[in-house]
Amino acid sequence: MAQPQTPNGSVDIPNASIPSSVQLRLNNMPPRSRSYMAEPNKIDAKYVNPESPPFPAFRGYHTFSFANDVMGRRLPTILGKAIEDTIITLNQLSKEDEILDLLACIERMDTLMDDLKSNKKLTPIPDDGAGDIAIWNKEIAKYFQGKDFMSAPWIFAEAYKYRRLHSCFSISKYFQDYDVFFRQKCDTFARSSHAVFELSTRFAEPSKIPNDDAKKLIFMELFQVCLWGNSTDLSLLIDMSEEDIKNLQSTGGDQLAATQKNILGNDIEKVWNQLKNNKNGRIDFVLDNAGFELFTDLVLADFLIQAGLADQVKFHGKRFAWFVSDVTRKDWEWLINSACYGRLFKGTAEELNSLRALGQRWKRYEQEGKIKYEEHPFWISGYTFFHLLEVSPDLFLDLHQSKLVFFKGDLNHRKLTYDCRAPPTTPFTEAIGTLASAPGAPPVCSMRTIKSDVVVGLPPGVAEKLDKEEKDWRLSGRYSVILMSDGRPDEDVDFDYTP
Ligand SMILES: O=P(O)(O)OC[C@H]1O[C@](O)(CO)[C@@H](O)[C@@H]1O
Repeated sequence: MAQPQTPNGSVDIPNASIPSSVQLRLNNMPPRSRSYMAEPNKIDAKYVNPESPPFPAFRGYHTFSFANDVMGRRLPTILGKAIEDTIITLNQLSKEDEILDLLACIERMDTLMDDLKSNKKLTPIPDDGAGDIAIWNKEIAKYFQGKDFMSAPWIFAEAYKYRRLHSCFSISKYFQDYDVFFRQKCDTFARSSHAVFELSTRFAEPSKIPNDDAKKLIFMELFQVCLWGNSTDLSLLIDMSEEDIKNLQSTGGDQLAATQKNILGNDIEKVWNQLKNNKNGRIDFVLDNAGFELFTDLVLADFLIQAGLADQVKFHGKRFAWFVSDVTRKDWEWLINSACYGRLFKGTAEELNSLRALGQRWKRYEQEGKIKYEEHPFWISGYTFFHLLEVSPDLFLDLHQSKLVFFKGDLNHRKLTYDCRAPPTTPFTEAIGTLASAPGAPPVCSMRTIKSDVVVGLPPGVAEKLDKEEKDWRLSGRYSVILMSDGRPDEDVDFDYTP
């Protein structure tokens, strides 16, 4: 039946009552998608910059992301512990000018704590004469004016906090190189004796490898030990018992077989082929954590040298305390020297001798130039690796000499992939942008236990399934990826390249 019409043509329904909310019954529709996050649109490469990544950035104010927990809760906790550590040192000082100098550092940390907790705007880093200041302050001026800790992209805001923390000391007189995390790093490594001896007793004697098949098998196991060595991360695992650490660092074959299924994207065969076909070149490690993870990196590097798969291994560390547990030169020297001379671990004579033999060999390798440790300022900048060629062409040119660059850990993975909401099936080579696409880009491999939101390089359906079944799978460190890009190593570096 036709409804009566009003003069303006709308339908007039006499006495119709308007419901307070509209209830839809959609019984026959497809079920609601429970995907972790809606797939965002890709941003045109010409508009990509640190404030605008290829896909939308994670930001501190995003309550759906880990960024919110880190910026709002974890960073103030980490800073609080850093202040406690400095007070322990203060209480052991006797000279008045040193006490006053360190008190001023603590006051600057208190100011940083207030800035962080009250979500202040990001201000320029005070000039302490270090080589990275210009990189930081140019980036802040260009992209982050008016941004605060919560509204800037998480990857930048978090790195900025660690640079500000360093500044609390770098402008002091006596404590310029003070590392507020050094005690924690040493304590955790001191509780890693079980896994350390598991490896040292196997690798102390130069390995006699019967054939290429055996070489491959050893590589496969050692590589996974090195991958999972990344689980011991101080910024996340604050209250671990010795037993927890032992489980995390398990180096046994059964444990490795069980965890293999947790490597969600796995290019390990590709990595092996790259290594075996490129005998005797240089291999690079962009390091992540000090202590046990660094120990596994050194054991792997040692094996590559002994197996004739590399004639030099270059390690890239950080110039100052970074994301709690990252390797600095002091951590590097401390680990090798404590292997040689230290009384850090209790063990049998055989265990202690095996560790000493390893440490002494690593020292010899350093003297012979077979292993090298470097700290480029780019690694402690706020830039992601998408900008490596543009910001630090000298470093790009250096990495171009490498047969394969391993990037260890979660933070390096975030910096490789621009820490943005890329769909989980995005190919790794696409996600890392210019580090794969620029002429001269070296082969690159990311070895990461997954400890934050960004995930790429997964087969279709895997992320969706885990989103449904294990809510915390992106943060737990139970899953990992080994992802490789071939790069364009045979071409000359083009310093004017834009994507
Ligand atoms: O030591 P990794 O593997 O780089 O992990 C660092 C962790 O700390 C974080 O920065 C969180 O504070 C995340 O990036 C990551 O989960």
